[in-house]
Amino acid sequence: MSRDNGELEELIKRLLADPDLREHPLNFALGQLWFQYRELLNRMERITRMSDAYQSMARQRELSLAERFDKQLRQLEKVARISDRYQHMMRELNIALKEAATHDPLTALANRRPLIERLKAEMERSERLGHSFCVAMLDIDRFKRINDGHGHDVGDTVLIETARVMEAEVREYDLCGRWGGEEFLIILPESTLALADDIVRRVRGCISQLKVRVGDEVLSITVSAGLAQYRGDGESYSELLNRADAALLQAKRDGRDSQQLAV
Ligand SMILES: Nc1nc2c(ncn2[C@@H]2O[C@H](COP(=O)(O)OP(=O)(O)OP(=O)(O)O)[C@@H](O)[C@H]2O)c(=O)[nH]1
Repeated sequence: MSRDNGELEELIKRLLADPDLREHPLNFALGQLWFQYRELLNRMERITRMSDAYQSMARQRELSLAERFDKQLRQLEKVARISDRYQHMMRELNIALKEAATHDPLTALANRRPLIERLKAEMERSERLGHSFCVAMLDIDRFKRINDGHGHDVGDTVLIETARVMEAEVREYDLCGRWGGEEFLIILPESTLALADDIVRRVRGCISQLKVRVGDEVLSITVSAGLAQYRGDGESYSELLNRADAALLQAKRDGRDSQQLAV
């Protein structure tokens, strides 16, 4: 309300309250006008209050919408983070499972499964392309003595070291794995028996150079090996391995630290 309005209102109130002017012909009209003016003023105040309340409600609603949106966004981000972590874990788990299914946990060499798969693939390739391939079965000599004399942990170290040398010495496309116990298998693709014989001799030579220290003692390791070339003509992989095994047995009988070719 402005200052002028305030003064005018005071004047009107005074005029309407003046007993001398009660009978004045304009008094009734002024009274009516004053009444309507007050009504209008009240209505405008109500409308202003409603408008203020509405605006405040709208502001409140906007705020709570923004808050809800923010909250949902934060939840979504959390879910996305959990899902990322979960996927990462699943990937790691998959790799670990695959590794466990295909590798020997002690030496980290291939286990029987990939060895057999590779054998079958090489047999199929050999039948198709006429390329020859060989297998070599290698066995650590007198390994039981190492275990019995120095303990299982030393035996494990010998297995690990032997595997490391073996893998380092074969060609890139050869596959070397742990067949079981102290027995290893090397698959030598694209190899005649004579070439495989040379490679295995070199591998055995390197293993015999290995020095495994146990306290003050240094252990020397030797291995015996039996080699067989794939015959084709429907020979199965187990027949091929049996021939290599028989040759290995012969090498052991011959005094160990040697290798024999299967017939
Ligand atoms: N430390 C250790 N020993 C193993 C493992 N697997 C098998 N062996 C042991 O390897 C030894 C194999 O002994 P044998 O089959 O008698 O052969 P060997 O003493 O090497 O004799 P030859 O093969 O005839 O020279 C056994 O004592 C098994 O317990 C292994 O993962 N770790």
